[in-house]
Amino acid sequence: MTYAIEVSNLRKKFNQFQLNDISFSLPTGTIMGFVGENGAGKTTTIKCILSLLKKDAGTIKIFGSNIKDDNLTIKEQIGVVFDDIHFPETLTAQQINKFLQETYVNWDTSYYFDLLKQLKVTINKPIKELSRGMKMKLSIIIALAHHPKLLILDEPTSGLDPIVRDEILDLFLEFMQDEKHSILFSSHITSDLEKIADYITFIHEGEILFSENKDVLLYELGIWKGSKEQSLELPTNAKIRSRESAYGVEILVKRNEVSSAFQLDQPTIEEIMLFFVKGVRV
Ligand SMILES: Nc1ncnc2c1ncn2[C@@H]1O[C@H](COP(=O)(O)OP(=O)(O)OP(=O)(O)O)[C@@H](O)[C@H]1O
Repeated sequence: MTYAIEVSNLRKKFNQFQLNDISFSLPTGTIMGFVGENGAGKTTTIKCILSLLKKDAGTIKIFGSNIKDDNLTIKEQIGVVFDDIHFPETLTAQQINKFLQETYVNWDTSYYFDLLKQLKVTINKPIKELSRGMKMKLSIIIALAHHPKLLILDEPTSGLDPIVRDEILDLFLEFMQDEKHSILFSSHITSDLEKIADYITFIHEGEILFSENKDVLLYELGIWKGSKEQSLELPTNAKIRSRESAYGVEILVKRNEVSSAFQLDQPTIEEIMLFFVKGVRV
């Protein structure tokens, strides 16, 4: 298997916060959802991956090579989207084209204008007059128009309505038609990740709690609900995390360790996250 991104034992310390030995890998040809609460360390990790922040320790490889500030060949192959557009607000989409033509070797003007048309983004209004949805669409189109192999997206769908989010997710799926393409996608909107992600990496207080294939997570885990007394009948090695509920307890379990006599519900990514953050180890 080849990897678009390999992060090993990454550390970055601020006064009040640190990334603590972060490790995960994004296989080529897949989409990874990077989830965690506000302040968990998603943006800091992404900035370290992109060398926008200097790491304290660890290694980061992109397409198998260490990325350095001057490594333009690698940077040309990455499309980046942060949750806000980083262009002067007085520019129009049309003017941005002129500027980016000069910046990227592979900039594709006709693809850029095709995408703007496809997503109905106004080309002759200054950015400051565009809605949040339009600005995000423009950011994503800019990231795509130089034909990157890897997209790194920090909250690309936050604050957008379901229709715009759906259009954007479709665009990502279109990008993934090429099997050499990969996406790292940070989001709070776990339903978006459930739709498109192949892997889920969950960061909590600067530590990775799990980085796992989404189907393995969703189909190999189950939620058991019942009273505390009944829960004692569950095999100990099946139990992962437990939470008290209005009706007794809810326990996140490994399905293959539990007999079919126990009724289990299918968890969502959000429920799994809540078990890890709010639940206790059992
Ligand atoms: N330059 C900085 N100096 C000091 N602390 C910082 C700096 N950048 C981020 N932090 C702190 O690091 C922690 C993690 O922030 P980060 O932006 O990585 O989280 P996040 O998971 O992306 O959160 P959100 O979902 O809210 O965007 C926060 O407590 C933040 O205040």
